Amino acid sequence: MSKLRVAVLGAKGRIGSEAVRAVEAADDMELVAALGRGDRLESLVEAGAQVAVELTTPDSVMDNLDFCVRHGIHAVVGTTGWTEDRLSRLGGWLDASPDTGVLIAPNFSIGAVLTMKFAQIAAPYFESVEVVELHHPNKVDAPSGTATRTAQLIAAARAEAGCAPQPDATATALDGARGADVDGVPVHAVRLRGLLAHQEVLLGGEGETLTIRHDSLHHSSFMPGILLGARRVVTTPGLTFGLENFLDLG
Ligand SMILES: NC(=O)c1ccc[n+]([C@@H]2O[C@H](COP(=O)([O-])OP(=O)(O)OC[C@H]3O[C@@H](n4cnc5c(N)ncnc54)[C@H](O)[C@@H]3O)[C@@H](O)[C@H]2O)c1
Ligand SMILES: O=C(O)C1=N[C@H](C(=O)O)CCC1
Repeated sequence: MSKLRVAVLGAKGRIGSEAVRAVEAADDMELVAALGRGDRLESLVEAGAQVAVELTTPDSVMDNLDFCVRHGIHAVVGTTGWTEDRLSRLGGWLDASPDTGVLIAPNFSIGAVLTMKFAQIAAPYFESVEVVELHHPNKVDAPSGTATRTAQLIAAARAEAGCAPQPDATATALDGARGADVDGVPVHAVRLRGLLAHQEVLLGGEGETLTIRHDSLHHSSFMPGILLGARRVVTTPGLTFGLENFLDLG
C-alpha cells in the first residue's frame, strides 16, 4: 500500500517539530516536505504532498490554506485565530475546489476534545459556567482556540436548552477582571512559565460545583489526533471543524 505523502508547515515550531517526528515515525506516512517561515509553498506541489499539516501562526495560516486548497492539497490545521470571516473565506475557496478536505482542530488531544464534550453535556444543568485556560507565556493569542470553542459549545448547549443568562451582579470592575465574553460565557486566560496547555471548565449550581480539568503536559498529546486527521481528511472533502467529527464519541 502506498504511503500518505504528508508535509508539515511550521516545521521548526513547538508543535510543528513534534509533528515532523510523528509523521516520520508513522508506518503509513512519508514526510515529503517540512517548511518554515519564508520557504516556498511551491515545494509542496513539487514534493507531491497530499496533505499539509498547518501549524504556523494566525498571520500565516490563511495564505497557506489558500495555496493548499487551490492546488488540491488537503489540510489538517491546528493553528488558531479562527473567526466567522476567516471560516467563510476558507469555505469560498473550498467551494471552488470541491474534492479538497480541510480539518480545523482547535485541539488535537483526546482529553481536550472530551473536555469540550463533557462541558457541552453539563452546561445546561448549572446556573453558572466559566472557562479558565492556562498556557505557556510564549503563546501569541488569547483566549486559546480551545477555550473559545469550548465557550461557544457551552453557549449553544445552554441556548438550545433555554437556559437563562448567567447570574452576575458585578456593577464595577477593572477592565478584564471578568475575562473575555464569548457568547455570554466568561473566558479567563492565564500565561505562566512552566505550563503547556491546560483548561478548566467551572460549573456552579445551588449548593454544588463541578470542575472539568484537562492538562496537556507534552506536545506528544496532540500527535495521535494530527495523524488521525491526516488519514481521514483525504477522504472527507469540504470543511470539518473539530476532531470530534473523526471520533466516535456517541
Ligand atoms: N490544535 C492544537 O491541538 C494545537 C496544539 C498546540 C498548538 N496549536 C497552535 O499551533 C500554532 C503554533 O503553535 P506553536 O506553539 O508551535 O508556535 P511556534 O511559534 O513555536 O511555531 C510556529 C512556527 O511557524 C513558523 N511559521 C510562521 N509562518 C510560517 C509560514 N508562512 N510558513 C511556514 N512556517 C511558518 C514560525 O516561524 C514558527 O517556527 C498556534 O496557533 C497554536 O495555538 C494548536
Ligand atoms: O500552545 C498552544 O498555543 C496551544 N494552542 C491551542 C489553543 O489555542 O487552543 C491548543 C492548545 C495548545
